[in-house]
Amino acid sequence: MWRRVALFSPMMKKSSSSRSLTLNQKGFGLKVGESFATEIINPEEGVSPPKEKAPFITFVLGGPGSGKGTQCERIVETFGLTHLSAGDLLRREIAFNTKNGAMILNLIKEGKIVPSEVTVKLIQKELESSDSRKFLIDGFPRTEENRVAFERIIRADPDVVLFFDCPEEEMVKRVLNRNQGRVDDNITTMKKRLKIFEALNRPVIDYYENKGKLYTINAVGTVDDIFQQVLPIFSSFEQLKECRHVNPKSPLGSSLVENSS
Ligand SMILES: Nc1ncnc2c1ncn2[C@@H]1O[C@H](COP(=O)(O)OP(=O)(O)OP(=O)(O)O)[C@@H](O)[C@H]1O
Ligand SMILES: Nc1ccn([C@H]2C[C@H](O)[C@@H](COP(=O)(O)O)O2)c(=O)n1
Ligand SMILES: [Mg+2]
Repeated sequence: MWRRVALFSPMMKKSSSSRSLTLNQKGFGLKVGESFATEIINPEEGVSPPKEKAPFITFVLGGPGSGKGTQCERIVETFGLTHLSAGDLLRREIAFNTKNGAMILNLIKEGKIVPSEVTVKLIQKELESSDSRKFLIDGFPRTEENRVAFERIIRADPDVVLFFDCPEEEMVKRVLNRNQGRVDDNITTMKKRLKIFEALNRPVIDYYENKGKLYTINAVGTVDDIFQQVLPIFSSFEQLKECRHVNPKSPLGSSLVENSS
């Protein structure tokens, strides 16, 4: 685990990456001169500080009911990423009746997309208040506008983009059987959500495919079958091997190093 240490001097050379500056210092609530590092560093001794690592970010995409939330739970259990569901953050605004709550409710009932500024600010708050260094951002970006707003406000790019590819009739079946009391789990809203997914989310999927960041997963089958496709994607990233939440039942089991610090 990364330890927070105070640097001896705030004169320490800043990383040239705006991504790591934004997220490590402002984003993670660090004061000037504070950073993530593995040891105490005295720049006056001429030792160059270790390069700051930006947090590991995964975007989780897929149509309504494709199983994003379900697979995120499995990923969290196995790899210890912090799960941020854009839909859950928006529903929390409705539940707490915040100034945007009524507007969000109306859009969600219609299967429409909430203005990016609102959603990205909610995600930003979560990123900034978390001590985690690895995030699963579920149901985001839903549109090109979402994607561009994230880049502008958070100044970060995802390391991995998962796309759960599921046929429409399967998604409809799952949503209508979900039984969680969601206002958008009805056939009328579902039809609108599917149209919006095709029109607005596809371009985002294509964008990450062209960037070589997209991992497409066949989202038909049992939850376990689908997770078997997800496992090797995350297993290949060094940053995720230091896992704090090892699930003893996980297929990776003890091959993940439990973090004791
Ligand atoms: N592989 C699967 N087979 C059958 N049912 C599944 C599978 N994965 C998830 N489900 C069920 O389908 C429903 C939708 O799954 P989930 O909530 O994970 O989808 P989602 O992609 O997060 O949807 P949304 O975008 O609407 O939030 C849930 O009731 C879930 O239990
Ligand atoms: N980036 C996002 C994510 C979600 N919403 C709205 C519109 C969705 O239909 C609804 C539910 O999201 P889900 O739980 O299915 O991920 O929330 C949005 O406007 N922008
Ligand atoms: Mg979901």
